[in-house]
Amino acid sequence: MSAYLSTGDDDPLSLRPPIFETHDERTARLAIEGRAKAVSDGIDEELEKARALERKGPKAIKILLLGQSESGKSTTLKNFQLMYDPKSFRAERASWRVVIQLNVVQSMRSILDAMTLAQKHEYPAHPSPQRKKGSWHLTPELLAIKERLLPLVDIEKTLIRRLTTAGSGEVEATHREAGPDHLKPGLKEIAINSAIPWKNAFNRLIKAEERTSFDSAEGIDWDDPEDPSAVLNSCSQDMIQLWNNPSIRQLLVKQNARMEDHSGFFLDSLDRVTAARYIPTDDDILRARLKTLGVSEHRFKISTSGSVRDWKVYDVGGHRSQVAAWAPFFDDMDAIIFLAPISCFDQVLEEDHRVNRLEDTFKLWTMIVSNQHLKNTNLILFLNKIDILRSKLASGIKLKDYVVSYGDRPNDVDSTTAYLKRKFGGILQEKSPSPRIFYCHLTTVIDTKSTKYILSNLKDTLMRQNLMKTNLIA
Ligand SMILES: Nc1nc2c(ncn2[C@@H]2O[C@H](COP(=O)(O)OP(=O)(O)OP(=O)(O)O)[C@@H](O)[C@H]2O)c(=O)[nH]1
Ligand SMILES: [Mg+2]
Repeated sequence: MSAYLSTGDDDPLSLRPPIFETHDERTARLAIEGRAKAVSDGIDEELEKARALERKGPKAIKILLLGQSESGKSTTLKNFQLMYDPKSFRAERASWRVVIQLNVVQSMRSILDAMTLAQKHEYPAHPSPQRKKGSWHLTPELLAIKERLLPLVDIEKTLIRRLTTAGSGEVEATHREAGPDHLKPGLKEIAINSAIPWKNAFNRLIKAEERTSFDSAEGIDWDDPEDPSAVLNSCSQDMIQLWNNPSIRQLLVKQNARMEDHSGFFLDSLDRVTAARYIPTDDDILRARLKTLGVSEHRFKISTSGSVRDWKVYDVGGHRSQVAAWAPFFDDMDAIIFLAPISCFDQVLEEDHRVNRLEDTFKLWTMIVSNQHLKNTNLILFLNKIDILRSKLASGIKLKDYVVSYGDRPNDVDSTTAYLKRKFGGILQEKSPSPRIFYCHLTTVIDTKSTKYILSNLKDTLMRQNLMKTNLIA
């Protein structure tokens, strides 16, 4: 910075000394200019010192979240936000309300599509004694409900439009299936570029004068004419009846559509989330599903034993098309949290139905642990979605049917997780360019309480390590 006005000829801003100037005037002018220059130089010096201090000072601790799509990266980030920036986490309720409404509508769409398939292919929706064994039909009552729920299709379009406008049109529509491949009814999954502050778009849902009370029910503009809550509310009883109908449940089982394992599952809370004045709870926000595109950086100020440090957490999109975008973020990370959603052992990738999701996770893990650029980075493995794993195993789905090497070991949570943990650990040991500690946790990241405990321990470990590193270097 230069506050001093130079008199050099080549400076277009230069001030020339007055032509007629007495000796005393000249002396006074030079004295003023001298003082101005001293002040200017002083400021320059201070700025340079501050810059140097910043360069030398403690660097932010950086965490990268990695894993395949739907592994729980963004949900882990939400836990960080809830712990270390709860105010802004809660300020986003109005935005998540829209996402949750879309999640509900899309789950219902899956059920309606399953019914359509049953109609087309005479899929079993209700055992009928009149028909030959194994042949079912949809009762007139169920068909009437289906008819009455047709407005949900329009609501879905409205919600998608609202979200895509908010995300500046950076939207990817992928297909999610509710049944077997050959009967696949396409469902659009919405992805928003996380670099775009899409949540701001929903601030118009919040009345300006109430911006300070984001956390209260009064924060949402209930009179918004575009808000689809009224339609959702009027469909509520039909949705509940459909979801709780035993024939429909059987139909979904028959079509291999375990709705409760789907991302953004709110069907067991329909009464609450379709209430006219519904406000998402913290848990709802953690359950809400919105696919990530791109990379976003989130900053936190985190303190441990009196000292405050800057943290940067990076959330990336895990869809296969996004994986190439991870590499530039490999340098300079203090830790990578790798999410392996092990409940997915019986599922295939949304983007490639020939690939088993657990196999894909092992491949990604191998790629990360063997990467030379990451050889000094702490790797923390989250074996995630343990709650879904538990209910799957309890329902009789067997790990050995998908992981042949599992053999005849017991099909319970303890044995399966111990086995998978050993497999991930073995890959680390074998493929890591240099020996390193295997940090591994069993997680259900929609459970804020247990996740908080794990993330606090992680914070302490990283702070301690970082301090030691800084002291060694100093
Ligand atoms: N039941 C259950 N659901 C989970 C768990 N972890 C994440 N989810 C849900 O799974 C869905 C996907 O999680 P995300 O955090 O969006 O996944 P992601 O890894 O960010 O996915 P991409 O953005 O596509 O890369 C969300 O609806 C979450 O609420 C878990 O441990 N248990
Ligand atoms: Mg995500």
